[in-house]
Amino acid sequence: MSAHSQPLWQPPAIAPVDPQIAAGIRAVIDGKAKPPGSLGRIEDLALQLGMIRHPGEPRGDNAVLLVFAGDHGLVAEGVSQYPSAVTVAMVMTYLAGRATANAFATANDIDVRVIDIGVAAELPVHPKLIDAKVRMGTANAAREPAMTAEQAADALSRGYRIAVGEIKAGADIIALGEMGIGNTASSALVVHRLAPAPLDDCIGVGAGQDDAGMARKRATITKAAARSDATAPLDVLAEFGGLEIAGMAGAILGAASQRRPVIIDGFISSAAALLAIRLCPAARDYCVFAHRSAERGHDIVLHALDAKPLLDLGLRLGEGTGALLAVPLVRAAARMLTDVASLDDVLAGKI
Ligand SMILES: Cc1cc2ncn([C@H]3O[C@H](COP(=O)(O)O)[C@@H](O)[C@H]3O)c2cc1C
Ligand SMILES: O=C(O)c1cccnc1
Repeated sequence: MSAHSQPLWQPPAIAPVDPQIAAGIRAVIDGKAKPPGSLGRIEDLALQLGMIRHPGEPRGDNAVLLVFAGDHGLVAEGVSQYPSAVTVAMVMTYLAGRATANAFATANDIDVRVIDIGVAAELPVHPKLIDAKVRMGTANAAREPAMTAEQAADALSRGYRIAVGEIKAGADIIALGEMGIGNTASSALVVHRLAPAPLDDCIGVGAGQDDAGMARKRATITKAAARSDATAPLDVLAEFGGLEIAGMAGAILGAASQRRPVIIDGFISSAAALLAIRLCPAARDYCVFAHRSAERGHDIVLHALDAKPLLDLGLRLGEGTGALLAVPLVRAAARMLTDVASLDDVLAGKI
């Protein structure tokens, strides 16, 4: 970079939560009309939400799922059991309201937005589709960088702006999801470099790979890793992708910048959280980890981020399905903090 050029991407100003307020909020939770500690991890969640919104109060009525969709050039090497055409087919299914993400969102009264950040096909104009396309899928990262540094910065900024826009329009909770055939391969590379962790430990079956497919996936990912020794977060993103991982990372930073909780889904969303937190460590305070995915490698990310997920249901779908299932817990924790009487008031007959 020359002395006069601007960096491609400036980390946004994100304030960590104030550790000084923790004891006060914990005392409020302990003083509620219940034995201290009797709500277990919901109390920890309420503390996190209270700290995020301080000096305001946590709210959970308006939750929005952002599903970032993008394609992966690595799919040409056979890393997935499925072709890239499934990405666009699933995007159309979200728009029709017929995917699992829609069912879980409807069951829990959560809005869904679908974002084309890099699907390798032209998509029709649709009222529920946000067009944020950076490029038509990534390049094949086994042979060349998945995207340019400018495109990586652009995808991050787009995700950031979308989350900020949703919060300015009234969202209290951002939940994250993704659709992108091949994205467990990119996520494995991102986690390998940013956790960091041995490459092989980060590779799992994704949407379902047989033994031959796993051998292909491992060989391809190993070839991609050998092509670049990048370890800086933005370089890792540009080298290995993907666009939806960048969009989710940007959205995490957007939610954190507005002091709103952001619910992280499974392996791929967690790879995005790892990226966001390596870019802006204070973003960690705003992340709620929804569930422990069955995908190999997820535990590595959770451990690297010192995260204890709320649920452990053996899910390995993505789309934000685990994040959607965690929204009622986040809402309940917020309500507990704002609505439950103190034991003192109960015993004094004030209720
Ligand atoms: C029909 C279908 C729906 C999905 N919804 C999410 N994924 C999940 O699988 C993909 C990642 O797995 P891999 O890296 O092995 O391709 C992502 O799109 C993820 O969201 C799906 C996968 C399929 C096949
Ligand atoms: O944990 C996930 O998000 C996941 C795992 C496998 C396939 N798709 C998504």
